[in-house]
Amino acid sequence: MQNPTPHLPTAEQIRRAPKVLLHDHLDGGLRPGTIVDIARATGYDALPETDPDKLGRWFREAADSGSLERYLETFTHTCAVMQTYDALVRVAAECAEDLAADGVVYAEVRYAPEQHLEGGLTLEQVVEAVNEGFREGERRAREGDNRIRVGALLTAMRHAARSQEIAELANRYRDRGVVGFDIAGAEAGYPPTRHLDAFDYLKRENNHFTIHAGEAFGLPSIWQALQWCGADRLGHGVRIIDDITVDDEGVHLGRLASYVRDKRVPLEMCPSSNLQTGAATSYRDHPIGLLRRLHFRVTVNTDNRLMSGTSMSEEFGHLVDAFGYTFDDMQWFTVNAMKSAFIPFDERLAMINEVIKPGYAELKAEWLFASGAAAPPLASDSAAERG
Ligand SMILES: O=c1[nH]cnc2c1ncn2[C@@H]1O[C@H](CO)[C@@H](O)[C@H]1O
Ligand SMILES: [Zn+2]
Repeated sequence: MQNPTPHLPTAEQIRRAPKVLLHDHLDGGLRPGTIVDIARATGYDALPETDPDKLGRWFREAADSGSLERYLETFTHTCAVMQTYDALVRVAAECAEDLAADGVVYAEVRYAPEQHLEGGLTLEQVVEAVNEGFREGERRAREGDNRIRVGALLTAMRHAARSQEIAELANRYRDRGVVGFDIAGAEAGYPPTRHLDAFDYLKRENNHFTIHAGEAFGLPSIWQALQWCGADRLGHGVRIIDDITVDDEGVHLGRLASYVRDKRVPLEMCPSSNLQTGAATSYRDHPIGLLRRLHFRVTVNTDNRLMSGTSMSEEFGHLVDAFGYTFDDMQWFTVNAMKSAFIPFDERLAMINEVIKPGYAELKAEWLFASGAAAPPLASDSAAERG
């Protein structure tokens, strides 16, 4: 008997599938109810809404502006409630818990320590609070029968001038909860080469970093991030599509796109976020479809769960709808992400072989045990004809 065409994963199966997340902002993923609670407790009175449901909607709508600069304005409110040790522990713990409940087994979550100093914390206290929160969230997840490991990425803001200091901080907390470094914030006008000293320093320390590039600005930003700064991964990188032409003669990759594919540079793609900032026009037209077909090292990510009202399962759901992705596609994206993580090779390999592959194997076999009406529809001809 032939193998039946693999059926499309259901929303519930997508949630249960093991997922790996490389690009998620801590200050872009708070629970609306937590923002309201902390604002009340700390006397922050500038929230646009105080009802959690309305506040969640406000974030999604305000971030849906078509411009990265306006999208980033919404972070004023989340950062405002992340200025005390306890608030950071709580937000980080809930982040790990929420990701685990969504079936994420490994996550690298980033934040900019320099944005959490207004209440008098030191950079070190900020890192320690977030680490404590992640460990607490991992523990709560285990109690709830979920498994997750979370590593932190320290972000420096590209318009500011603290990248060297933050790079040193990332290096100091290496092997103690922090797995790498990043730069974020408005891209146009703030090229990654402004922070060359920080990147050179991290390379000399044999440390890892990713750079937000090719989101609101195009190929020059990606080129600088890779060839001047030496980024291990690209945050977004969607604009690499500008170096690819598809016509009657086939697909042609320019030098930069070829380099990205040949060198297996991981692309941290965030479809919903791109629709909100105007970096892409629809899920169907999102470059991830073509880049996956061309076998770039593509990964799927959330960016900001609060601002996009999304989760890893939601992102995969959109891609299944738009491109008909199967469990095999989901596994491919997930293995890509795990291969590209900043933790040691042996740990990545164990995650792939002992957690990710067995998880997908089990999901792929579920149709075998589904009874009668519950059986997944075969995509083409009837089962009888397959004999
Ligand atoms: O998609 C993005 N592009 C660039 N910067 C971003 C994006 N999402 C969030 N941040 C910025 O990163 C900071 C640290 O987490 C956030 O405060 C926000 O300003
Ligand atoms: Zn981002």
